[in-house]
Amino acid sequence: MGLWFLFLGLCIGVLVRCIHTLYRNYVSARKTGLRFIVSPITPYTVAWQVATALLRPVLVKFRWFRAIDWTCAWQDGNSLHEELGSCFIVVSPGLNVLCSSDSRTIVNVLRRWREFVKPDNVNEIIGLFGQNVDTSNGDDWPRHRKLTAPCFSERASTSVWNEARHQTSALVTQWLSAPNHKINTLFADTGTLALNVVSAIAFENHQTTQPAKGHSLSLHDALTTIMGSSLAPALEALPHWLKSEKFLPKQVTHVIAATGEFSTYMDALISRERTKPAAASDAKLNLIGTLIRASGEKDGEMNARLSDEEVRGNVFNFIIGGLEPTAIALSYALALLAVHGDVQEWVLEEIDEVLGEGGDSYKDVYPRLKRCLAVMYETLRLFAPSPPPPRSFATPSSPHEIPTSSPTHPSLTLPPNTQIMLNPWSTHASASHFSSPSTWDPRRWLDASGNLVHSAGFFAWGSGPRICPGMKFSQVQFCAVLAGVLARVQLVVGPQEKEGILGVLMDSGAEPLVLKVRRPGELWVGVEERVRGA
Ligand code: HEM
Repeated sequence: MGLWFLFLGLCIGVLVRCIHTLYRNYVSARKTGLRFIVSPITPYTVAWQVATALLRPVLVKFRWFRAIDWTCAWQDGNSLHEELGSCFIVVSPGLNVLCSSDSRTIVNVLRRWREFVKPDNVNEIIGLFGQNVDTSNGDDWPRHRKLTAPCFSERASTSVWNEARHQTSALVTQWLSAPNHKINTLFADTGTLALNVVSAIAFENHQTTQPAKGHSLSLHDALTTIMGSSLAPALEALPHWLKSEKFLPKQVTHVIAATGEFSTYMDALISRERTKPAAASDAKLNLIGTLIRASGEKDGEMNARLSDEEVRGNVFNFIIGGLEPTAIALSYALALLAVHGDVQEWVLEEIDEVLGEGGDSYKDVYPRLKRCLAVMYETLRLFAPSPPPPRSFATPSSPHEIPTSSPTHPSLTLPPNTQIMLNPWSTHASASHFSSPSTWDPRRWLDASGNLVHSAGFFAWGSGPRICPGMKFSQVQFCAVLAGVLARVQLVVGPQEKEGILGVLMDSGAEPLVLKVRRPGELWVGVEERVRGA
């Protein structure tokens, strides 16, 4: 009986505390003058994750959930912001979240990287193998950014181009031998292609689909298992003895095994690179070698070394950063081109002209593939794979002032302990930045002279000092693959199948991290060999 009273007392205590902090957060949200909605659960906590896993079908009916949940935020486009304003607040017991689709606010917050930092309660998977450029903040961030910069040189872009062209040629040959010339493996195939490209660059290892000696999983399987599970960071924190327990469910032990396998692959590669002669020329260095070489250099002003763990963390980040978004963007683009035959012809005109002149080098061909790049921009506008960049205050206890584009609220004072969710999915779907925003039309990205136009409302690669360092990488890879595919095959879907394909594309979700279609196997596309000169 006594224990029950104690338990009841505890529950009442927690409830009273929750109501008190909720009220306090509500009062501070009201003072901003912004519209707000109230969430009974604190976002980005374990309670939020558990509730999402168990009660998703019920929770999606509530606006407070839809505002924070990435899948809902993508599905809603600009509609919630149209209703509540380009900035609004989700009030919860643990913290307030400012949701913003305001381009001025987004640019300003992303520029002030010392004040608005990446919170460690979101995207935990990115730091799974060690601190890296994406997860670091404060003085650590410039060190990581500087030491990883040589990985994104023009030499690296040339390697990406060559490897992507090579891999695409093999992929198209495989597609052309598919029964009835129809494939439903777009997402899987572009994923494997991107992994092969990134492994060739990162590890000089073209064979990623077979387990290496002493491994039970291939690098490909280890990575895709880790990337497909939101549990990986929590499982990594388990004590060692528990990880090997037989009673754990099979899916759990598989994720634990994949994490261990990936670490072992990385450690072997790092020690191989560390023992390579220092005289190895820069041209021969792979990504790990480049990182090790850069981090070994002396720097007068700051400690410029990356530890082995940080090298591992950065390599993992480059792989998931490099692999998934680029592959996903390609799959969406190829499916959309199959549906929009007229756009495919428009892009092909360019490819025929550029490749028809005989060259195939990065330097000669890539800069001229403007229409291919326009396809990438337009696909990322509507299907940007990266989730909304989150930010929190470096000094949580003080208020912060930020500008907005609203004539009635040109500047906002955010109360202490506010987290920020910048929502480019909403900006990308806003009629104030893009005419007919729901129409997929790559032509909008080129001006009359065929040059790429820039939009103040486009943030697929982020913005400011922490803008994606792999942007050029992904553009080069995207254009190399697109040109390689369309030069050899025509992507076709019958008139009756178009709605079905668009339905599959619109049934996408960002769980656990990046946006992708939920039913990739239903994406059937015809691949017909092009007859040259036809
Ligand atoms: C279509 C492809 C890609 C998209 C849409 C994309 C998107 C993004 C976005 C939106 C950010 C900013 C996140 C934030 O500010 O919180 C980012 C950062 C980052 N991306 Fe990418 N990315 C792509 C490709 C790549 C590639 C190919 C690599 C590496 C090989 C890469 C590595 C990184 C890294 C290291 C960061 C963190 C930068 C920092 O915090 O300083 N990304 N990316």
